[in-house]
Amino acid sequence: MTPIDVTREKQAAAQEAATLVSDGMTVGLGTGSTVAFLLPALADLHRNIRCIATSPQTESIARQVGLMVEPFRDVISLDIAIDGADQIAPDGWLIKGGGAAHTREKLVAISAQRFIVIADSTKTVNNLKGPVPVELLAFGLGSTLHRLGNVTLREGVPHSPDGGIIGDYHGRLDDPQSTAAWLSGTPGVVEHGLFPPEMVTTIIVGHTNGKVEQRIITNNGQ
Ligand SMILES: O=C[C@H](O)[C@H](O)[C@H](O)COP(=O)(O)O
Repeated sequence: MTPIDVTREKQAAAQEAATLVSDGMTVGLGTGSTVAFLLPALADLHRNIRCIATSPQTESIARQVGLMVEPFRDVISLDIAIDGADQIAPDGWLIKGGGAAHTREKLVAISAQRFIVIADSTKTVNNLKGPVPVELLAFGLGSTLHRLGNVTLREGVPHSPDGGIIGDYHGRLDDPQSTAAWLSGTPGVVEHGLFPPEMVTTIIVGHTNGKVEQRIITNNGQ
């Protein structure tokens, strides 16, 4: 069996996603190693797009390759957002936030007409497995951690660019909907890394032979 070439798979998915963008669009840029392949592909294909970046890392690379990045402040709606994922379940639930960017990523995804997920084949799983990344408010941190129970704080990337404390929730995940609702309803949780299928338009998975597999998850009301 051919060994998996994760780099080639990421590249293939990113390249395909870049072709879904048209000149004139406002494009949300996710974060991570898969998105790192998307940025030059977008810059090669499109001269006239406006971009919103979900992290300082993405913003810096995007500018280096010549993309026009603007702040996400007065923009109300994006035409498309493209981002990676840590795990992709068969029903379209995602875990994101391995790189601590999930709060901004979720805001960008929910604001986009179409949210495209790009990934290598190792990201597809039969069942989501924890932990779920969480961003927590520093104020009251001890109390929030006590109520959540099973959270470890990150050492590598302890803060989001917005000052939130990054951790990982190790609790139950057999019903992502109820875990997501519980985390969202817990005061002190700024955002968690569970993304529901309703948020996802299309998943593009790259394969080692350079081909991609596209799965439509929802038409986002279009
Ligand atoms: O916080 C990071 C993001 O959610 C990434 O999109 C996710 O971790 C996937 O990253 P990568 O493309 O590097 O696997």
